[in-house]
Amino acid sequence: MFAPDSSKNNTGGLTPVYLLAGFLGSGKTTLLLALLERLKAQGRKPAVIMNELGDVNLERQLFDDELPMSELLGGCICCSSRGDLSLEIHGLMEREQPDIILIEATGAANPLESIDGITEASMYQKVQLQGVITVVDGSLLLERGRNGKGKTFKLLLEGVRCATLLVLGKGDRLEPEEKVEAQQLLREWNAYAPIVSSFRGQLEDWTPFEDMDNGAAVSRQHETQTETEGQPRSTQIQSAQMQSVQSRSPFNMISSKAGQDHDHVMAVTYYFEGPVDSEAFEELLNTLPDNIYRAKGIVRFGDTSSGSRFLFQYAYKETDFMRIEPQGDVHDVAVFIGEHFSRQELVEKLEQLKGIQGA
Ligand SMILES: Nc1nc2c(ncn2[C@@H]2O[C@H](COP(=O)(O)OP(=O)(O)OP(=O)(O)O)[C@@H](O)[C@H]2O)c(=O)[nH]1
Repeated sequence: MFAPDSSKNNTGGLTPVYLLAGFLGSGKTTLLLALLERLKAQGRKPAVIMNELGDVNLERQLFDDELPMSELLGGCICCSSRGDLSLEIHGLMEREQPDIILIEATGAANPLESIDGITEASMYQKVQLQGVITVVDGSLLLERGRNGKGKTFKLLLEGVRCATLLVLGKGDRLEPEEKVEAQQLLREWNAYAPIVSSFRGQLEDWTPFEDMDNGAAVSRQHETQTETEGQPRSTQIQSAQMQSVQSRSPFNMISSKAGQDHDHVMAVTYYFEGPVDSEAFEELLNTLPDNIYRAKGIVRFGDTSSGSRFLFQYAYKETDFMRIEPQGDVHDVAVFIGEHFSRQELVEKLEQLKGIQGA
């Protein structure tokens, strides 16, 4: 998938672009970091575009300072910043001349619309959409997949349908039989894309990435579906993706309603005025309502050694804290993402942290 020299792969000297899709908190950034390590070891020059629903890219801290990165904040590629994606690609190509571009969409993005943005860029830059890697949280897939309805289900389904490679993440949270069930469901939804399991970004099998060194997955998936001669290849990919969604999907309206499927998802960004008490903060996370399924941010704890700051992650009731030393001027801030939750109630709870001992 990631050929050491793009001039030698079948992109014909065009810079390959990969879209990382997958529902909120599924493990896209974790995989992206692992992919970047791999590319670094191969001596490649990647650039990254990150799209976040919140107003800040909290995960910038996790990436190498030297990595060329551009950020689309405060909305989805597929709606509010839709037109911006192709501009960002254009800008990165002009400034950095990367030999590969990885785009992480927000977990609430419609992949078809992101694909649209990439193909638009390929009209005026030498870039080519080379793959859509969809990361799936196994537990969420089973929970929502069995249920078979709802907007989250539709977003999940759409992400899976568009994929040229499916990464079944968080395998550690699945029983062996559940893993088989999840793989079967993925296969039902997408008959073509290779499926690999991952644990915290480490793939059980990296072969699909090697197999795809020459763009094989994309061509393999599409050569049977599109015979459109004389069109830019990226346009073929896009139309094939659309066709594949429409022809295999019992939910044809998904593609026609592109951009509307995640209107229910909302994000609240909160800036802390000072340190908070670690236990009270953990308690707040542990008691978040079910409809807030994702949160992340940078906090400072008043009851731990002075000046310690933590990047916290919360996804579907699991919480992680990582001690960090932010570079530059970074606020203490948290972003909460979910569906139809009360902004006011959440902010009130956060405000209450101010008065708690230890903070
Ligand atoms: N148990 C478990 N947790 C994981 C795994 N991979 C990632 N996580 C955790 O899941 C949370 C979300 O991971 P991210 O990589 O930030 O997910 P994301 O898809 O980029 O999230 P958004 O950008 O908010 O959509 C973090 O706390 C990760 O540490 C895994 O294989 N197993």
